[in-house]
Amino acid sequence: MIEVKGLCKYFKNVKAVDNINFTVSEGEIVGLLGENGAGKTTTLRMIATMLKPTSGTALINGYDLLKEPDKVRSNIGILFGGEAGLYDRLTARENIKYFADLNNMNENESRENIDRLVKMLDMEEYVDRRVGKFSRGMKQKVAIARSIVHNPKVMLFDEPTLGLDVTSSKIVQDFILSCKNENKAIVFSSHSMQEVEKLCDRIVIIHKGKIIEDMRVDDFKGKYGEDFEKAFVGLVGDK
Ligand SMILES: Nc1ncnc2c1ncn2[C@@H]1O[C@H](COP(=O)(O)OP(=O)(O)OP(=O)(O)O)[C@@H](O)[C@H]1O
Repeated sequence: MIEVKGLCKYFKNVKAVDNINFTVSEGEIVGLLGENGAGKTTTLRMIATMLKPTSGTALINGYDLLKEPDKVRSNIGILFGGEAGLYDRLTARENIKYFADLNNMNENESRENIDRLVKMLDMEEYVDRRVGKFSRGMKQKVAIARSIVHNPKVMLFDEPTLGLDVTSSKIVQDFILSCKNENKAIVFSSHSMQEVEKLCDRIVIIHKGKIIEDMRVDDFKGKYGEDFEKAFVGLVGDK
């Protein structure tokens, strides 16, 4: 599970993330919502050990990200939207294998996992081709496989469907739900309210670096009304 404790990140005089606290349990999808510049990506990058907090910390599956960053990294899978960050000159299989090796997986386990993921994501046809010429959707599938090959307990998604068509978005959404079924703790950030409403159990709304609401989606609708998007705009617009 994830336990965020007093995380702060200041960039000079910009308080990008300002003392936030939230938890994510196993088998739970928590949506991290906020307007542009609210602090979502900065939060996710700190949890992923890609960015050092100014203060505060988080526990990932019991490991403190400041004290045991390697353990944290082996316990998280990351899928961020936009450029997938794959090596164009390597094949899809080599890209996934490289990441498995970075996580010290043994050969048998990594081969089995890669074969299973290739089948699950329907990548048999192109898994041994270099990714340089792949479409956006094909690259995203490789990125999905890479994010989970090491069996992480925690998954972080930052706008994972950004720029994808309906079919590819559906593959990503189904993947997120399959992670929930495998009892992973999941943080999901998106600007699509439809997606958030469909996938999330709970939402954490962040505004100017601070959390202004943290509640179950059903309770949120009970408090602010059934029109999820309108409620969200009203809430962040008021502040
Ligand atoms: N490396 C950086 N240097 C300086 N300021 C930064 C840096 N990264 C982020 N910021 C600032 O921190 C604030 C939060 O940015 P962040 O990217 O976390 O927001 P976000 O909620 O993910 O926004 P978006 O929805 O647009 O992706 C913004 O004011 C941004 O300009």
